Amino acid sequence: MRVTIHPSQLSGSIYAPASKSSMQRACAAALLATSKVVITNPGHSNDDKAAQGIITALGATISTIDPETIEIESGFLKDPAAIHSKEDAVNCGESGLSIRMFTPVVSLCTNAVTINGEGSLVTRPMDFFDQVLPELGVAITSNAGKLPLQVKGPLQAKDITIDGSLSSQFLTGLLMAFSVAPITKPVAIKVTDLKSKPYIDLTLNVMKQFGMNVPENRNYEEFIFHRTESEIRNQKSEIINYTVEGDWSGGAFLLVAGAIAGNIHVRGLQQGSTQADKKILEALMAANAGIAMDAKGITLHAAPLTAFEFDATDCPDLFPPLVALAANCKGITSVKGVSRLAHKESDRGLTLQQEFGKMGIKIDLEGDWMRIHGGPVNGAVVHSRHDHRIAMACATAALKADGATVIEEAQAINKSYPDFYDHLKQLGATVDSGINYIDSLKQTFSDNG
Ligand SMILES: O=C(O)C1=C[C@@H](OP(=O)(O)O)[C@@H](O)[C@H](O)C1
Ligand SMILES: C=C(OP(=O)(O)O)C(=O)O
Repeated sequence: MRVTIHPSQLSGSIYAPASKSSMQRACAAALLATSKVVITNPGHSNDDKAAQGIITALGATISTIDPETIEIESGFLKDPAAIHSKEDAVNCGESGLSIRMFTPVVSLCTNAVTINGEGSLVTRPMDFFDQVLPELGVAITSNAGKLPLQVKGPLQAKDITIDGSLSSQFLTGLLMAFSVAPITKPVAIKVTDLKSKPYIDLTLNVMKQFGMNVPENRNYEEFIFHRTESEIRNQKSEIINYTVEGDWSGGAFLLVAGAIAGNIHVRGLQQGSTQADKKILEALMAANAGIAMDAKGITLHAAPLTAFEFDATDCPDLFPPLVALAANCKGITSVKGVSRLAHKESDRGLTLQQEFGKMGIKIDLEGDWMRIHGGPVNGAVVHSRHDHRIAMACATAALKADGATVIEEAQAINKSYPDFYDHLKQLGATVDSGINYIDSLKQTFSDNG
Protein backbone atom coordinates (compact mmCIF):
# COMPACT_ATOMS: atom_id res chain seq x y z
CA MET A 1 0.00 0.00 0.00
CA ARG A 2 1.14 3.48 -0.82
CA VAL A 3 0.11 6.43 1.38
CA THR A 4 0.60 10.07 0.50
CA ILE A 5 0.95 12.63 3.29
CA HIS A 6 0.48 16.27 2.39
CA PRO A 7 1.85 19.15 4.48
CA SER A 8 -0.88 19.79 7.03
CA GLN A 9 -1.88 21.77 10.07
CA LEU A 10 -3.29 19.57 12.85
CA SER A 11 -5.98 20.33 15.37
CA GLY A 12 -8.34 18.41 17.64
CA SER A 13 -8.16 15.66 20.19
CA ILE A 14 -7.15 12.01 19.83
CA TYR A 15 -6.74 8.92 22.03
CA ALA A 16 -3.38 7.13 21.86
CA PRO A 17 -3.62 3.46 20.80
CA ALA A 18 -3.43 0.51 23.20
CA SER A 19 0.11 -0.47 24.18
CA LYS A 20 1.15 -3.72 22.52
CA SER A 21 3.84 -4.12 25.20
CA SER A 22 1.16 -4.00 27.88
CA MET A 23 -1.29 -6.20 25.93
CA GLN A 24 1.20 -8.93 25.02
CA ARG A 25 2.35 -9.19 28.64
CA ALA A 26 -1.29 -9.36 29.73
CA CYS A 27 -1.82 -12.29 27.32
CA ALA A 28 1.14 -14.16 28.84
CA ALA A 29 -0.06 -13.43 32.36
CA ALA A 30 -3.60 -14.53 31.45
CA LEU A 31 -2.25 -17.81 30.05
CA LEU A 32 -0.48 -18.42 33.36
CA ALA A 33 -3.48 -17.40 35.50
CA THR A 34 -5.69 -19.93 37.21
CA SER A 35 -8.78 -17.71 37.17
CA LYS A 36 -10.75 -15.93 34.46
CA VAL A 37 -9.18 -12.73 33.10
CA VAL A 38 -11.07 -9.75 31.68
CA ILE A 39 -8.97 -7.43 29.53
CA THR A 40 -10.21 -3.95 28.65
CA ASN A 41 -8.74 -1.98 25.68
CA PRO A 42 -7.04 -5.07 24.18
CA GLY A 43 -5.79 -3.34 21.00
CA HIS A 44 -5.90 -4.74 17.49
CA SER A 45 -2.37 -4.44 16.17
CA ASN A 46 -0.74 -7.43 14.48
CA ASP A 47 1.48 -7.95 17.53
CA ASP A 48 -1.59 -7.99 19.81
CA LYS A 49 -3.18 -10.56 17.50
CA ALA A 50 0.01 -12.66 17.47
CA ALA A 51 -0.01 -12.88 21.27
CA GLN A 52 -3.67 -13.90 21.28
CA GLY A 53 -2.95 -16.54 18.62
CA ILE A 54 -0.10 -17.96 20.70
CA ILE A 55 -2.09 -18.35 23.91
CA THR A 56 -4.96 -19.89 21.96
CA ALA A 57 -2.56 -22.45 20.46
CA LEU A 58 -1.28 -23.18 23.95
CA GLY A 59 -4.79 -23.89 25.22
CA ALA A 60 -6.44 -20.62 26.32
CA THR A 61 -9.93 -19.65 25.18
CA ILE A 62 -10.55 -16.02 24.24
CA SER A 63 -14.07 -14.59 23.99
CA THR A 64 -14.89 -11.15 22.66
CA ILE A 65 -17.40 -9.49 24.97
CA ASP A 66 -17.54 -6.16 23.09
CA PRO A 67 -15.05 -4.22 20.93
CA GLU A 68 -13.33 -2.96 24.08
CA THR A 69 -13.36 -6.13 26.19
CA ILE A 70 -12.16 -9.72 25.92
CA GLU A 71 -12.27 -12.59 28.39
CA ILE A 72 -9.56 -15.23 28.66
CA GLU A 73 -9.86 -18.61 30.35
CA SER A 74 -6.67 -20.59 30.32
CA GLY A 75 -6.34 -23.95 32.01
CA PHE A 76 -2.67 -24.05 30.86
CA LEU A 77 -1.60 -24.78 34.45
CA LYS A 78 -4.42 -27.18 35.27
CA ASP A 79 -1.94 -30.03 35.68
CA PRO A 80 1.20 -28.17 36.83
CA ALA A 81 3.17 -31.42 36.99
CA ALA A 82 2.59 -32.11 33.27
CA ILE A 83 1.89 -28.89 31.34
CA HIS A 84 0.87 -29.68 27.80
CA SER A 85 0.27 -27.26 24.93
CA LYS A 86 -2.90 -27.78 22.90
CA GLU A 87 -1.07 -27.49 19.58
CA ASP A 88 2.45 -28.51 18.68
CA ALA A 89 3.28 -25.27 16.81
CA VAL A 90 2.91 -21.56 17.58
CA ASN A 91 3.31 -18.61 15.23
CA CYS A 92 4.64 -15.35 16.70
CA GLY A 93 3.89 -13.27 13.60
CA GLU A 94 6.49 -10.50 13.43
CA SER A 95 6.67 -9.84 17.16
CA GLY A 96 10.06 -9.87 18.88
CA LEU A 97 8.46 -9.55 22.29
CA SER A 98 6.08 -12.43 21.68
CA ILE A 99 8.73 -14.89 20.57
CA ARG A 100 11.19 -13.92 23.31
CA MET A 101 8.56 -13.81 26.06
CA PHE A 102 6.64 -16.93 25.05
CA THR A 103 9.56 -19.24 24.24
CA PRO A 104 10.43 -19.77 27.95
CA VAL A 105 6.70 -20.13 28.68
CA VAL A 106 6.27 -22.73 25.92
CA SER A 107 9.31 -24.48 27.38
CA LEU A 108 7.25 -25.25 30.50
CA CYS A 109 5.42 -27.84 28.35
CA THR A 110 6.33 -31.50 28.39
CA ASN A 111 5.50 -31.92 24.69
CA ALA A 112 7.74 -30.66 21.85
CA VAL A 113 6.55 -27.37 20.35
CA THR A 114 7.76 -25.60 17.19
CA ILE A 115 7.96 -21.80 17.41
CA ASN A 116 7.92 -19.83 14.20
CA GLY A 117 7.35 -16.31 12.92
CA GLU A 118 7.19 -14.13 9.83
CA GLY A 119 8.73 -11.16 8.05
CA SER A 120 11.66 -9.52 9.80
CA LEU A 121 11.35 -11.88 12.78
CA VAL A 122 12.98 -14.71 10.84
CA THR A 123 16.23 -12.74 10.65
CA ARG A 124 16.31 -11.50 14.26
CA PRO A 125 18.74 -13.18 16.70
CA MET A 126 17.38 -15.90 19.01
CA ASP A 127 20.68 -17.65 19.85
CA PHE A 128 20.19 -16.58 23.48
CA PHE A 129 17.83 -19.53 23.77
CA ASP A 130 20.37 -22.01 22.34
CA GLN A 131 22.69 -21.04 25.21
CA VAL A 132 20.27 -20.59 28.10
CA LEU A 133 17.45 -23.11 27.72
CA PRO A 134 19.63 -26.26 27.91
CA GLU A 135 20.91 -24.98 31.30
CA LEU A 136 17.28 -25.07 32.44
CA GLY A 137 16.69 -28.63 31.25
CA VAL A 138 15.04 -27.70 27.93
CA ALA A 139 16.01 -29.41 24.69
CA ILE A 140 16.18 -26.84 21.86
CA THR A 141 16.96 -26.83 18.18
CA SER A 142 17.16 -23.67 16.08
CA ASN A 143 18.15 -22.63 12.61
CA ALA A 144 21.67 -21.47 13.65
CA GLY A 145 20.24 -19.10 16.25
CA LYS A 146 17.30 -18.02 14.11
CA LEU A 147 13.75 -19.32 13.54
CA PRO A 148 12.22 -21.83 13.58
CA LEU A 149 12.90 -23.02 17.12
CA GLN A 150 11.78 -26.31 18.56
CA VAL A 151 11.68 -26.71 22.34
CA LYS A 152 10.86 -29.60 24.61
CA GLY A 153 10.64 -29.02 28.35
CA PRO A 154 9.68 -28.93 31.06
CA LEU A 155 11.76 -25.88 31.98
CA GLN A 156 13.22 -26.11 35.50
CA ALA A 157 13.70 -22.85 37.40
CA LYS A 158 17.34 -22.83 38.56
CA ASP A 159 19.92 -20.21 39.52
CA ILE A 160 21.22 -18.81 36.25
CA THR A 161 23.23 -15.87 34.87
CA ILE A 162 22.17 -14.26 31.61
CA ASP A 163 23.42 -11.48 29.35
CA GLY A 164 20.89 -8.62 29.15
CA SER A 165 22.77 -6.46 26.66
CA LEU A 166 21.03 -7.46 23.41
CA SER A 167 17.42 -7.26 24.58
CA SER A 168 15.37 -7.16 27.78
CA GLN A 169 12.71 -9.31 26.13
CA PHE A 170 14.50 -12.60 26.95
CA LEU A 171 14.49 -11.67 30.64
CA THR A 172 10.79 -10.81 30.46
CA GLY A 173 10.15 -14.35 29.19
CA LEU A 174 12.26 -15.98 31.89
CA LEU A 175 10.57 -13.93 34.61
CA MET A 176 7.14 -15.06 33.38
CA ALA A 177 8.16 -18.73 33.14
CA PHE A 178 10.07 -18.83 36.45
CA SER A 179 7.08 -17.31 38.25
CA VAL A 180 5.05 -20.50 37.75
CA ALA A 181 7.81 -23.14 37.65
CA PRO A 182 8.01 -25.26 40.81
CA ILE A 183 10.78 -24.36 43.26
CA THR A 184 11.60 -25.64 46.74
CA LYS A 185 14.12 -22.94 47.66
CA PRO A 186 14.77 -19.35 46.46
CA VAL A 187 16.01 -19.15 42.87
CA ALA A 188 17.87 -16.22 41.27
CA ILE A 189 18.20 -14.94 37.71
CA LYS A 190 21.40 -12.88 37.58
CA VAL A 191 21.64 -10.42 34.68
CA THR A 192 24.70 -8.68 33.32
CA ASP A 193 24.52 -5.37 31.41
CA LEU A 194 20.72 -5.18 31.24
CA LYS A 195 19.41 -2.73 28.63
CA SER A 196 15.85 -1.37 28.25
CA LYS A 197 15.34 -1.61 32.04
CA PRO A 198 11.95 0.16 32.12
CA TYR A 199 10.51 -2.72 30.06
CA ILE A 200 11.34 -4.99 33.00
CA ASP A 201 9.46 -2.62 35.31
CA LEU A 202 6.48 -3.04 32.98
CA THR A 203 6.81 -6.83 33.16
CA LEU A 204 6.97 -6.81 36.96
CA ASN A 205 4.07 -4.36 37.09
CA VAL A 206 1.85 -6.60 34.94
CA MET A 207 2.86 -9.66 37.00
CA LYS A 208 1.89 -7.78 40.16
CA GLN A 209 -1.47 -6.74 38.75
CA PHE A 210 -2.20 -10.38 37.90
CA GLY A 211 -1.30 -11.52 41.44
CA MET A 212 1.63 -13.56 40.11
CA ASN A 213 4.73 -14.66 41.97
CA VAL A 214 6.79 -11.46 41.58
CA PRO A 215 10.54 -11.74 42.19
CA GLU A 216 12.56 -9.38 44.32
CA ASN A 217 14.40 -6.96 42.01
CA ARG A 218 17.92 -6.28 43.27
CA ASN A 219 18.97 -3.28 41.22
CA TYR A 220 18.22 -5.03 37.86
CA GLU A 221 21.22 -7.31 38.50
CA GLU A 222 19.44 -10.12 40.27
CA PHE A 223 15.79 -11.22 40.33
CA ILE A 224 15.04 -13.60 43.20
CA PHE A 225 11.96 -15.80 43.38
CA HIS A 226 11.23 -16.53 47.02
CA ARG A 227 7.84 -18.24 46.96
CA THR A 228 7.82 -22.03 46.87
CA GLU A 229 5.51 -24.27 44.89
CA SER A 230 2.63 -24.51 47.37
CA GLU A 231 2.55 -20.72 47.73
CA ILE A 232 2.61 -20.21 43.94
CA ARG A 233 -0.42 -22.44 43.41
CA ASN A 234 -2.34 -20.35 45.88
CA GLN A 235 -2.91 -17.64 43.25
CA LYS A 236 -5.82 -15.22 43.10
CA SER A 237 -9.05 -17.12 42.58
CA GLU A 238 -11.32 -14.17 41.82
CA ILE A 239 -11.67 -12.71 38.31
CA ILE A 240 -8.64 -10.65 37.28
CA ASN A 241 -9.46 -7.35 35.58
CA TYR A 242 -6.71 -5.68 33.60
CA THR A 243 -6.86 -2.53 31.48
CA VAL A 244 -4.25 -2.21 28.73
CA GLU A 245 -2.39 1.09 29.03
CA GLY A 246 -2.26 3.71 26.31
CA ASP A 247 0.89 3.36 24.21
CA TRP A 248 3.65 5.88 24.80
CA SER A 249 5.62 4.38 21.86
CA GLY A 250 2.89 5.01 19.26
CA GLY A 251 1.74 8.07 21.20
CA ALA A 252 5.22 9.59 20.80
CA PHE A 253 4.50 10.07 17.06
CA LEU A 254 1.29 11.94 17.90
CA LEU A 255 3.11 14.14 20.41
CA VAL A 256 5.84 14.97 17.89
CA ALA A 257 3.20 15.61 15.20
CA GLY A 258 1.56 18.09 17.59
CA ALA A 259 4.89 19.75 18.41
CA ILE A 260 5.69 20.38 14.75
CA ALA A 261 2.25 20.88 13.18
CA GLY A 262 -0.26 21.16 16.02
CA ASN A 263 -2.48 22.40 18.10
CA ILE A 264 -3.64 19.00 19.38
CA HIS A 265 -4.66 17.23 22.55
CA VAL A 266 -3.48 13.63 23.10
CA ARG A 267 -5.40 11.53 25.61
CA GLY A 268 -5.01 8.10 27.16
CA LEU A 269 -1.30 8.24 28.03
CA GLN A 270 -0.82 7.53 31.73
CA GLN A 271 1.76 9.80 33.28
CA GLY A 272 2.44 7.23 36.04
CA SER A 273 3.19 4.48 33.49
CA THR A 274 6.39 2.45 33.70
CA GLN A 275 6.64 2.41 29.87
CA ALA A 276 10.13 3.33 28.66
CA ASP A 277 8.87 5.67 25.97
CA LYS A 278 7.21 8.05 28.41
CA LYS A 279 10.67 9.63 28.21
CA ILE A 280 9.55 11.36 24.98
CA LEU A 281 8.24 14.11 27.29
CA GLU A 282 11.82 14.92 28.34
CA ALA A 283 12.92 15.18 24.71
CA LEU A 284 9.99 17.45 23.82
CA MET A 285 10.82 19.74 26.71
CA ALA A 286 14.51 19.74 25.80
CA ALA A 287 13.51 20.81 22.27
CA ASN A 288 11.44 23.69 23.72
CA ALA A 289 8.21 22.22 22.34
CA GLY A 290 4.92 23.93 23.14
CA ILE A 291 3.62 21.37 25.61
CA ALA A 292 1.19 21.46 28.52
CA MET A 293 -0.11 18.59 30.65
CA ASP A 294 -3.21 18.27 32.73
CA ALA A 295 -5.27 15.45 34.18
CA LYS A 296 -7.09 14.95 30.86
CA GLY A 297 -4.04 14.64 28.61
CA ILE A 298 -1.23 16.44 26.84
CA THR A 299 -1.62 19.53 24.66
CA LEU A 300 0.95 20.27 21.97
CA HIS A 301 1.21 23.31 19.75
CA ALA A 302 3.73 24.18 17.08
CA ALA A 303 6.54 26.37 18.41
CA PRO A 304 10.10 27.13 17.26
CA LEU A 305 12.11 23.99 18.12
CA THR A 306 15.78 23.78 18.99
CA ALA A 307 18.27 20.91 18.75
CA PHE A 308 18.75 18.82 21.90
CA GLU A 309 20.79 15.95 23.32
CA PHE A 310 19.12 12.75 24.50
CA ASP A 311 20.07 9.24 25.66
CA ALA A 312 17.70 6.66 24.11
CA THR A 313 19.72 3.58 25.16
CA ASP A 314 16.91 2.31 27.40
CA CYS A 315 14.06 3.51 25.18
CA PRO A 316 15.29 2.54 21.69
CA ASP A 317 11.83 2.69 20.08
CA LEU A 318 11.94 6.49 20.52
CA PHE A 319 14.63 6.91 17.85
CA PRO A 320 12.14 7.15 14.92
CA PRO A 321 9.88 9.82 16.48
CA LEU A 322 12.97 11.63 17.81
CA VAL A 323 14.34 11.84 14.27
CA ALA A 324 11.04 13.30 13.03
CA LEU A 325 11.27 15.85 15.85
CA ALA A 326 14.96 16.63 15.31
CA ALA A 327 14.40 17.10 11.56
CA ASN A 328 12.22 20.06 12.56
CA CYS A 329 14.64 21.50 15.13
CA LYS A 330 17.12 24.27 14.45
CA GLY A 331 20.63 22.84 14.78
CA ILE A 332 22.11 19.38 15.18
CA THR A 333 20.43 17.00 17.62
CA SER A 334 22.49 14.19 19.20
CA VAL A 335 20.82 10.95 20.30
CA LYS A 336 22.72 8.17 22.05
CA GLY A 337 21.98 4.43 21.77
CA VAL A 338 22.34 3.65 18.06
CA SER A 339 23.84 0.24 18.92
CA ARG A 340 20.40 -0.77 20.28
CA LEU A 341 18.82 -0.41 16.83
CA ALA A 342 20.59 -3.01 14.72
CA HIS A 343 18.19 -5.91 15.42
CA LYS A 344 14.77 -4.30 15.31
CA GLU A 345 12.30 -4.75 12.41
CA SER A 346 15.00 -3.07 10.31
CA ASP A 347 18.50 -1.91 11.15
CA ARG A 348 16.97 1.37 12.26
CA GLY A 349 20.11 3.50 12.45
CA LEU A 350 20.69 2.87 8.74
CA THR A 351 17.06 2.91 7.59
CA LEU A 352 16.41 6.23 9.34
CA GLN A 353 19.57 7.66 7.74
CA GLN A 354 18.54 6.44 4.28
CA GLU A 355 14.83 7.30 4.29
CA PHE A 356 15.27 10.71 5.95
CA GLY A 357 18.14 11.33 3.51
CA LYS A 358 15.50 11.16 0.75
CA MET A 359 13.62 13.92 2.61
CA GLY A 360 16.73 16.10 2.65
CA ILE A 361 17.62 15.40 6.30
CA LYS A 362 21.25 14.55 6.91
CA ILE A 363 21.93 11.99 9.63
CA ASP A 364 25.44 11.06 10.76
CA LEU A 365 26.08 7.82 12.60
CA GLU A 366 29.12 8.18 14.86
CA GLY A 367 29.60 5.07 16.98
CA ASP A 368 26.72 4.97 19.45
CA TRP A 369 25.60 8.51 18.55
CA MET A 370 23.17 9.69 15.92
CA ARG A 371 23.47 13.32 14.81
CA ILE A 372 20.41 14.68 13.05
CA HIS A 373 20.80 17.93 11.11
CA GLY A 374 17.62 20.01 11.33
CA GLY A 375 15.56 20.71 8.16
CA PRO A 376 14.07 22.00 5.92
CA VAL A 377 12.21 18.76 5.22
CA ASN A 378 11.54 17.94 1.56
CA GLY A 379 8.55 15.99 0.30
CA ALA A 380 9.85 12.73 -1.24
CA VAL A 381 9.08 9.14 -2.12
CA VAL A 382 10.21 7.03 0.84
CA HIS A 383 9.87 3.37 1.81
CA SER A 384 8.79 1.90 5.16
CA ARG A 385 11.50 -0.76 4.84
CA HIS A 386 8.76 -3.00 6.25
CA ASP A 387 9.28 -1.30 9.62
CA HIS A 388 6.24 0.28 11.26
CA ARG A 389 8.24 2.92 13.11
CA ILE A 390 10.08 4.05 9.95
CA ALA A 391 6.72 4.52 8.18
CA MET A 392 5.32 6.52 11.11
CA ALA A 393 8.49 8.63 11.46
CA CYS A 394 8.41 9.59 7.77
CA ALA A 395 4.66 10.32 7.91
CA THR A 396 5.13 12.54 10.95
CA ALA A 397 8.00 14.52 9.43
CA ALA A 398 6.00 14.81 6.18
CA LEU A 399 3.42 17.00 7.94
CA LYS A 400 5.90 19.90 7.75
CA ALA A 401 7.59 19.05 4.45
CA ASP A 402 7.64 21.43 1.48
CA GLY A 403 5.51 19.06 -0.62
CA ALA A 404 3.73 15.73 -0.61
CA THR A 405 5.52 12.61 0.72
CA VAL A 406 4.68 9.17 -0.64
CA ILE A 407 5.31 6.22 1.70
CA GLU A 408 5.67 2.86 0.00
CA GLU A 409 4.74 -0.33 1.84
CA ALA A 410 2.98 2.00 4.24
CA GLN A 411 0.88 -0.82 5.73
CA ALA A 412 3.88 -1.72 7.93
CA ILE A 413 2.15 0.38 10.64
CA ASN A 414 -0.25 -2.52 11.26
CA LYS A 415 2.39 -4.17 13.45
CA SER A 416 1.79 -1.69 16.26
CA TYR A 417 -0.62 1.11 15.30
CA PRO A 418 -3.11 0.18 12.55
CA ASP A 419 -5.13 3.39 13.07
CA PHE A 420 -2.16 5.72 12.69
CA TYR A 421 -3.04 7.26 9.29
CA ASP A 422 -6.72 7.46 10.28
CA HIS A 423 -5.73 9.27 13.45
CA LEU A 424 -3.68 11.78 11.45
CA LYS A 425 -6.72 12.32 9.22
CA GLN A 426 -8.96 12.80 12.25
CA LEU A 427 -6.55 15.51 13.36
CA GLY A 428 -7.00 17.24 10.02
CA ALA A 429 -4.02 15.92 8.02
CA THR A 430 -4.50 15.33 4.31
CA VAL A 431 -3.68 11.67 3.77
CA ASP A 432 -4.39 9.73 0.57
CA SER A 433 -4.26 6.01 0.91
CA GLY A 434 -5.17 2.86 -0.95
CA ILE A 435 -4.48 2.00 -4.55
CA ASN A 436 -3.58 5.24 -6.31
CA TYR A 437 -4.17 6.30 -9.86
CA ILE A 438 -0.96 4.78 -11.30
CA ASP A 439 -1.48 1.49 -9.45
CA SER A 440 -5.04 1.29 -10.73
CA LEU A 441 -3.84 1.95 -14.30
CA LYS A 442 -1.24 -0.84 -13.90
CA GLN A 443 -3.95 -3.10 -12.55
CA THR A 444 -6.21 -2.25 -15.52
CA PHE A 445 -3.41 -3.04 -18.01
CA SER A 446 -2.58 -6.37 -16.37
CA ASP A 447 -6.30 -7.30 -16.19
CA ASN A 448 -6.56 -6.56 -19.94
CA GLY A 449 -3.50 -8.71 -20.66
O1 LIG B 1 9.46 -5.66 26.13
C1 LIG B 1 8.98 -4.95 25.25
O2 LIG B 1 7.74 -4.76 25.15
C2 LIG B 1 9.89 -4.30 24.28
C3 LIG B 1 11.22 -4.12 24.60
C4 LIG B 1 12.15 -3.36 23.76
O3 LIG B 1 13.07 -4.27 23.19
P1 LIG B 1 14.56 -4.49 23.76
O4 LIG B 1 14.47 -4.98 25.16
O5 LIG B 1 15.12 -5.51 22.83
O6 LIG B 1 15.24 -3.16 23.67
C5 LIG B 1 11.45 -2.59 22.64
O7 LIG B 1 12.38 -2.18 21.67
C6 LIG B 1 10.37 -3.44 21.99
O8 LIG B 1 9.72 -2.73 20.98
C7 LIG B 1 9.32 -3.82 23.00
C1 LIG C 1 11.12 -3.62 18.08
C2 LIG C 1 9.80 -3.60 18.27
O1 LIG C 1 9.03 -4.64 18.69
P1 LIG C 1 9.39 -6.17 18.87
O2 LIG C 1 10.83 -6.27 19.29
O3 LIG C 1 8.45 -6.66 19.94
O4 LIG C 1 9.13 -6.84 17.56
C3 LIG C 1 9.04 -2.35 18.05
O5 LIG C 1 7.83 -2.36 18.31
O6 LIG C 1 9.60 -1.34 17.62
